[in-house]
Amino acid sequence: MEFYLGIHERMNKYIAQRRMHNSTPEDNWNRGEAATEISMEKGNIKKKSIEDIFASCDFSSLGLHPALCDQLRERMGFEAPTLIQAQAIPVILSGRHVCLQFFVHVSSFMNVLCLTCNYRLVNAATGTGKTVTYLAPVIHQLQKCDPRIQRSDGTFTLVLVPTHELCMQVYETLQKLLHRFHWIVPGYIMGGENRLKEKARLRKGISILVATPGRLLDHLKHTSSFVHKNLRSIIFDEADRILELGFGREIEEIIDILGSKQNMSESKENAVSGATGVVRQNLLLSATLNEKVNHLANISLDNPVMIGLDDKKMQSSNKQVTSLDSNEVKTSERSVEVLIASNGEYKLPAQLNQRYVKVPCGSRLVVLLSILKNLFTGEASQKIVVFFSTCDAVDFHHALLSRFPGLSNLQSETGTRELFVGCNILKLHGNMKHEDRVKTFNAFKTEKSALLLSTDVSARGLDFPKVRCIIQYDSPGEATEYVHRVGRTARLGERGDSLLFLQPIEADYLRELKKHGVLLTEYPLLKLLDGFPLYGQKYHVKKFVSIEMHPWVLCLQKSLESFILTEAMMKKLAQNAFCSWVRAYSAHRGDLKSIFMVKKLHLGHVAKSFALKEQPSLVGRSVQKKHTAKRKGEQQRHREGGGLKKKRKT
Ligand SMILES: Nc1ncnc2c1ncn2[C@@H]1O[C@H](COP(=O)(O)OP(=O)(O)OP(=O)(O)O)[C@@H](O)[C@H]1O
Repeated sequence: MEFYLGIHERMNKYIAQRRMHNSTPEDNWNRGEAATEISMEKGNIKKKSIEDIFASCDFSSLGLHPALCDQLRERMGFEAPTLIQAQAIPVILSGRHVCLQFFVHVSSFMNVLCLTCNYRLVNAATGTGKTVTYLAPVIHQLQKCDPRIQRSDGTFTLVLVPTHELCMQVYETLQKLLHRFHWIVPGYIMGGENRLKEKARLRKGISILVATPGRLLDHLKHTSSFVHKNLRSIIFDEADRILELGFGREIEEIIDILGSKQNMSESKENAVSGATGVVRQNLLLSATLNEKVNHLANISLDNPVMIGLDDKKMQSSNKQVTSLDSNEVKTSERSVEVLIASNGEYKLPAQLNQRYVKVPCGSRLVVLLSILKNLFTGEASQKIVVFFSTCDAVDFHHALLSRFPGLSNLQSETGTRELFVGCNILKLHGNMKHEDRVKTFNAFKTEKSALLLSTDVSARGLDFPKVRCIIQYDSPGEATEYVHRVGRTARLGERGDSLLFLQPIEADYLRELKKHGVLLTEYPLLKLLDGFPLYGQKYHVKKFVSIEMHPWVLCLQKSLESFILTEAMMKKLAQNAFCSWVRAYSAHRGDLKSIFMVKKLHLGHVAKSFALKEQPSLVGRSVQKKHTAKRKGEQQRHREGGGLKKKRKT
């Protein structure tokens, strides 16, 4: 069956067909949206044709150096560029400043087509190869320099990313792309790494440097041997996320030190031979447009080509912001117009099967565990990501899933002390030690089967291969965040499922998603619960039984609560998680406040969802105090260490 062929096989087949029909490189601009829908044997899943992902030309027809094209094809297995690559690479090669907004809705996209810049533009969905889109042209330009660039020339290109994980990921792609260009040296610097080792690497020279903003600024200020006088381009990847995480001040200082778009003289004067006369080219990639991103674009880009948005609107909203370093992410009316005017729709992979499950608050934990058990029983080897709203929630659920043996009756049936959800369980969040984050990141990349529990630190840009299912246990907030999270599966034509947990009181969130063309079908929860054996038998529950009163739910809940009581450490984790969950719930912004209303929550039921029996107010008060003290202590330590303050931990 075609669906089960690997993406590269399907792509090669498609390209061969296109070649037989003698298609020209220009065809990819003109191809209609005629997606072939392939009916699936199982579940009638409709799959978007690879025509909507890949262009029908070669990388070489985009103007890239033959050795780079060979590298893309032979070492990386990329037979053809994706649509976004085919459309953006020639623009970037032209040397213009570029602002690339992804997930734009169709009507913005149509606006862009009307612009006078003569570029046909594309709406880039998640997982469509944006990293190669900006790295390949950069490498092409650097390999052209004659004489060759040398390490002593320092850094030519800077890629700024929001998180450690994205830093490592971009660096890995860079390493692969540079395989045939040994004289162009890739490198990375990021928070948590050894500063002295980084200094040594910078002293030797790094041609293309991937960095997180805080650590980059640190080296710009304190590493005198860091040569950046030849800098040609700055790339802001996931710019909106960088600013959301509170790096606005660092970005402004970085631009001040390195010179913005207007300040080209230094680059020109000091350019190495062969690079003379080359002006700065900055690129900005962002999923959303709020005032801060507009401002960043304004100070870092010069007459940019806008890919995926209407630049007139963007310029008009530029005027409203004076600083990137404000805690509040304001979205001006004009920016909103850019993003969601005309009931704009987000572009999601067509082969992504999106569902929601409506669960009463007190039964959430039981339902999560039941769904995970069902998924891993059905297919032992698979990768699943579950998103939570806070680091504490990740810690609690990770500890619980790593220890909870399940119902004692079930154990005696098998005679073994297995875990309730038997799989490799990993966790990732911003409060973990850097080394542990790196370990998890690499493990989840390479494992064939694993369950990753994570905050939104994994939501953006991370490319974990073969993730089968995304579960949003805590709701994402903005619809864009929903799109980012589900974007970790169904990448580049692969199959994928997503499941969104909602409480009945939050059902209006579906309407919010619908506004953006995101439609979900309901998950058959009762059917799943009825399927669980209890005391060795299958329950046939009458239809009118509610989720809360379902015998399986009652039994598993009781078992979970007893388990938490027996382990003091688990109880503490549950209490911390409860408190931070309520805080996160009350932090929803704007329109979402009317959907996720803290005052509508029954805190006793929230406590149940952390397997707690105690009165939530008592739990909340005692733990909240400790939390405040802990947070103050952390902030103090950051200040003393000269580290970054006010950064959001995700
Ligand atoms: N032309 C291509 N052919 C085949 N695979 C490709 C091609 N370009 C990129 N890829 C692969 O596609 C995957 C997704 O790429 P990448 O992570 O850059 O996507 P993205 O659009 O930045 O994702 P996100 O929207 O999540 O940030 C990666 O595994 C990458 O190696």
